[in-house]
Amino acid sequence: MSSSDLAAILPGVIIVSRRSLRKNKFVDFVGEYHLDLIVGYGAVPVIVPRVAGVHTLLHSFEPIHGVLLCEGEDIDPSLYEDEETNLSKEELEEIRRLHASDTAIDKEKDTIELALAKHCLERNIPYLGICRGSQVLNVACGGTLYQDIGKELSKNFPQEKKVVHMDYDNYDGHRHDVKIVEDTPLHQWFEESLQDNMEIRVNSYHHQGVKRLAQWFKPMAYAPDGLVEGFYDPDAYNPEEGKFIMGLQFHPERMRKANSDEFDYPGCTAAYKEFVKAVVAYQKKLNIIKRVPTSLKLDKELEQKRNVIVRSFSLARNLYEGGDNKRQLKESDLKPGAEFLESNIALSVQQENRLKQMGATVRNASSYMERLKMNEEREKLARAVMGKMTIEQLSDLNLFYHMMGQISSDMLEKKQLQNVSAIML
Ligand SMILES: N[C@@H](CCC(=O)NCCCC(=O)O)C(=O)O
Repeated sequence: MSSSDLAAILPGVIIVSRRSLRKNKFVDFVGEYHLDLIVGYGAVPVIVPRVAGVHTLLHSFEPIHGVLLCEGEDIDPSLYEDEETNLSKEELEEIRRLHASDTAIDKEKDTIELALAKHCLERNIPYLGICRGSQVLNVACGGTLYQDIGKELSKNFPQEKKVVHMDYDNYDGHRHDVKIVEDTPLHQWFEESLQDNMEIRVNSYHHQGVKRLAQWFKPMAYAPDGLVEGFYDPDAYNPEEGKFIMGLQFHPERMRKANSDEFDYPGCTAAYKEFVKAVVAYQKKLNIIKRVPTSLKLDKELEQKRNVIVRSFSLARNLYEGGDNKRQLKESDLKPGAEFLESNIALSVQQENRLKQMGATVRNASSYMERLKMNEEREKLARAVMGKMTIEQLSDLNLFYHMMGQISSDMLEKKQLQNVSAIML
């Protein structure tokens, strides 16, 4: 097999770059350890540059088989805080002085990464968030962050109880304890290194962290000050089946012995290994689903029907765009398209708008417009009601729909796979 064949079959993992200043100009970068591990376990890292406007082009990176988000600046607090911060002006200034490179917010990166995280959650695409990537995941699901751990979480702790989460004087050498939660993937990965106290020592390069963990996540590890150091979605965890949604506040890819590439623990690479396993399985599922239409053989009668509907849509689109005016159109030419539309109920507002743009509503426009209006009114009503709900109520609702989305996409997948098996038999 040639290397170009291999490239065509390997799954793609999206990673967003970070902007940095080098010799008076901006450059984009991604830490090499992440890239090495992704390639090493059998996927291809696809770097999305954080240049202005890229968030509008994310569909061009499809098919996306996995998303790995890693380090970066602080997330814009307006994306998770709906109240004014309790921090004083002086405290905020001190935070900016202490953590200058983190506090320079990058709104473009925020937009790109939140869009990618939500995309993964909606489509069950494997997601691994390291450090900032875990913070992005929590915010995407309605969780919140400490704007500064030192000023908010550990402010009132006695000195000996404070955990150092950022040590600029011993940047890569610094470690602190974390307690691993039983029966979680982290427990499984680090099992052979764990003593009775269930602790390992992890690195730490952050001054923010999870404040309120989004409801559908389960914590996997805690620092001694109570900070959540790892979490995952237990309903979306099964690497063999392409399911993996996880955030780690520490950097297992970087936990290596001084001046060596040797990892601190054998479990350090497991997050990447299992993530890529899920990515590979996800790609397989996607390919099976994509193959269904091509393996479906339409009989002659169905094929004729399909052609009539396609022609009807094409005539309607032409009419709408003002082209092909010379020809006299008959209503019967447009009827099959309109009937097809009517029989396909429950279109979303966006889908309906799109079809409207295509001129597919030429016939029976009034009933169609009524439906469109009703959907718009429903959306308006839902927005008004939800606007009055508390954060907790919205989180509950979000959790409920996430669960329903998960169940329906599992069922859909099962049925599609059953269809494939039926066709192949
Ligand atoms: N700004 C956030 C996230 C910090 C982060 O991603 N750190 C990773 C390592 C950065 C590096 O070594 O360059 C926070 O401070 O919490």
